[in-house]
Amino acid sequence: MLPKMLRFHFTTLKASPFLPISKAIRYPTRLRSQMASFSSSSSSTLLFRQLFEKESSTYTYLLADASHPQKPALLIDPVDRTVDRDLSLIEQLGLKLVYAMNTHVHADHVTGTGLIKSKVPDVKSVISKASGATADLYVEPGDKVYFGNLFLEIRATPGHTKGCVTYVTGDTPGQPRMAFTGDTLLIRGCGRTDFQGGSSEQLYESVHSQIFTLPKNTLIFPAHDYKGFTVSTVGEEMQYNPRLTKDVETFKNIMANLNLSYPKMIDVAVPANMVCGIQSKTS
Ligand SMILES: N[C@@H](CCC(=O)N[C@@H](CSS)C(=O)NCC(=O)O)C(=O)O
Ligand SMILES: [Fe+2]
Repeated sequence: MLPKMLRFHFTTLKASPFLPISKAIRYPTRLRSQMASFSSSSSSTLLFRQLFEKESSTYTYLLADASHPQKPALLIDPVDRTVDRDLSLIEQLGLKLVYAMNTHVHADHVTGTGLIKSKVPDVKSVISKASGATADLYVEPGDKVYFGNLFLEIRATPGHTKGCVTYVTGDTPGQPRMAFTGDTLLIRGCGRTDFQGGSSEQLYESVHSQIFTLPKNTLIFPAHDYKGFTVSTVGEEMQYNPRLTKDVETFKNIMANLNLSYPKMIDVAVPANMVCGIQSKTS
């Protein structure tokens, strides 16, 4: 039997009907009308899955509004090698994939967004404007990406790369929020800052101002885990993260002495991910 918290994540979450809109994602006109057809209802049910790609230790997240008639869904940080697995799960669950999103331009694997678009042409790729990468839609801090009646709020969390963002679920009474932190905040760690416009000072500021200010029960879902963890919370990382609990100068010193080797795929992955993955048609 899984612990209560994990059982909870792999079932469904009830969401609030109230969806405050400050600044919606910048949809082209055609997309805006498509989104409008996702009618609002009195409550929404979030379907959530955490998927794993073992060669790069990457987590891909599937989220959908399961109570919406069209069951609109999105993927965060899909990997090219596991696109077929993810698309077949989406089909089995009867979901309509709307967005394939990245938290940043990955250096260790090729994103699945290009392949997904080849296989499901209606899907729109999403990345931050600050990343400088090409995608169908660009997000900026404060934007909200809607899928059905649910949404993800965009927080800018540069430092691992200059365009890193964290996607945060809406505030639902009685439910913890979920933060998809990419490589900015890993469980008991954080992303390296030695390439792609990285800055340890900026990463420290991003985590402290944009993630550690979320409620302490906010669930942390990173893009990678190398130690066998699956989920953490803001409160847990504020207490036990061995890097980010330190003062900024100590943190910068830790980051300057990680001595990690460059990701094996960096020379292939970064150019491919700057155009949101391999765009060629496949069967
Ligand atoms: N060995 C792997 C790359 C491992 C690595 O550098 N991971 C990155 C995230 S992917 S850009 C990282 O930030 N790690 C931080 C850490 O403390 O491990 C490979 O060759 O692909
Ligand atoms: Fe990364």
